Amino acid sequence: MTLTKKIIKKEAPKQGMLQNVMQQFEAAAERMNLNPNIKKILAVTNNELIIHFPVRMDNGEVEIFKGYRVQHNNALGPYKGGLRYHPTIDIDSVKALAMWMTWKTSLAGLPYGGAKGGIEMDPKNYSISELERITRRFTYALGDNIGPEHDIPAPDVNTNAQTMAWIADTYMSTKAPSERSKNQHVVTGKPVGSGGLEGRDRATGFGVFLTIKYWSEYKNIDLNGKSFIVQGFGNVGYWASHFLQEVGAKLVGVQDAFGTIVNPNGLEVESLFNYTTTNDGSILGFPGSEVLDKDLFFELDCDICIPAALGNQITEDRAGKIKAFLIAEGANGPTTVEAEAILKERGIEIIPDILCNSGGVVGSYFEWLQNRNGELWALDEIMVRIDKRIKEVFKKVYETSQIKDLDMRSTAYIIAIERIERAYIQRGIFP
Ligand SMILES: NC(=O)C1=CN([C@@H]2O[C@H](COP(=O)(O)OP(=O)(O)OC[C@H]3O[C@@H](n4cnc5c(N)ncnc54)[C@H](OP(=O)(O)O)[C@@H]3O)[C@@H](O)[C@H]2O)C=CC1
Ligand SMILES: O=C(O)CCC(=O)C(=O)O
Repeated sequence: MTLTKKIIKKEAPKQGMLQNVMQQFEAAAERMNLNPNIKKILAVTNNELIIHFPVRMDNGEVEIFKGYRVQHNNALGPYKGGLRYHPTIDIDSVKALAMWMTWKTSLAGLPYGGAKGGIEMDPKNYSISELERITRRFTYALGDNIGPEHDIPAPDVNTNAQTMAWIADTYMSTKAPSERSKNQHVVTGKPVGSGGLEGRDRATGFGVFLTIKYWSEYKNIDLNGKSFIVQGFGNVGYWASHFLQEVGAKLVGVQDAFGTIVNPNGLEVESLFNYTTTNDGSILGFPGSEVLDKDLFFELDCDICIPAALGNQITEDRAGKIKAFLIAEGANGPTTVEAEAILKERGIEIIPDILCNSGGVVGSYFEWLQNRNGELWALDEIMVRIDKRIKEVFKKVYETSQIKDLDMRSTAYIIAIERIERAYIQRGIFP
């Protein structure tokens, strides 16, 4: 089979995420009557770092890479947020993603601010040893712009536990021997065995599932037998599908960077996952499935739609054709502001990204605590703790949205921003 992944990846939109998050922020600020001075602070990023760094490739040539780290706000604690390796990364998209992290950590009640970063590249074009050297050189170039009590990266698109292990190892090696082990929590999402948390791998997808479960409970909807589609079958998309299938929901369509497959009778999640591991990561050709034109993905007949890939996927033209009654945003920024207005009009509800995918950063917080306190937590205990936190935050957002007669995104923004506003005011900076 010929795999045409790169062509599709190049089509992934990269413009507009910053406008999107800014419009969401402006609308929330106006609605909550945000202190104008605090609004000025939150409308901009604290620090933006762009680094060009050289790496020797396997063939002996040197290639220059462009890396980013944007620190949006740290009023509530150290900067926190993932690292993305992707060809569509640019400064504006990283700024947007950093801003979303600030709202997400605040909403989840964590002692963190927001940041994001990454490298502009397609990791599929590099060998494992090249990826290791690229990651280590990037970490070295970042230097003390990251740190366990200052700015703590984590996995995002095309980065994983291995990437985090290389970062931790490189960062720790720059410290005096007696200080090294105190710096393990410079990143979260590490492999279990190198300071990683049992369950961090599934934490984001688990959180996506939990928010769908709690939403369904409020609506008296039984998830057993409900159909769902997932865009992106990576860390978030796979684990969300895994937990939904466990309660009897049926995966009927999947899209990854290679293309789209469907089966109205259901695609078995574990078999599909195992298939991708033997098929260059691609879902195409999965037995029993049919290939669908990628532009028709969001029009598929289903009850729940889970975007779990890149930003700006649910656009104005797609919003009018969506059949699902619920959109659960596993990805960051998958729905444009214009599309959201159409969905609202059509009565399609959205569990917003800063709530829906917050299980990941909640898991990261537990890993950070585990490292800081020299503890080792068991998987069962961790899953219960993530569930408890997501349940509390979901309840707060959902019930407040009912009282205020607002959608969940606007409500989540107001709760998140109010917490930051309160912190600034308590410090006496802004009367
Ligand atoms: N990892 C985490 O803990 C968290 C992630 N998120 C967000 O979730 C989303 C997914 O992240 P994650 O699962 O970690 O990333 P992964 O790299 O594990 O998976 C990304 C998935 O998206 C697919 N994809 C990439 N480009 C396209 C495209 N143009 N069309 C359709 N599918 C595409 C990839 O396909 P292929 O495999 O073929 O490349 C892959 O299946 C991102 O928006 C991320 O910011 C949010 C919170 C936490
Ligand atoms: O786990 C984390 O620190 C952040 C993960 C992330 O990048 C996100 O939630 O978007």
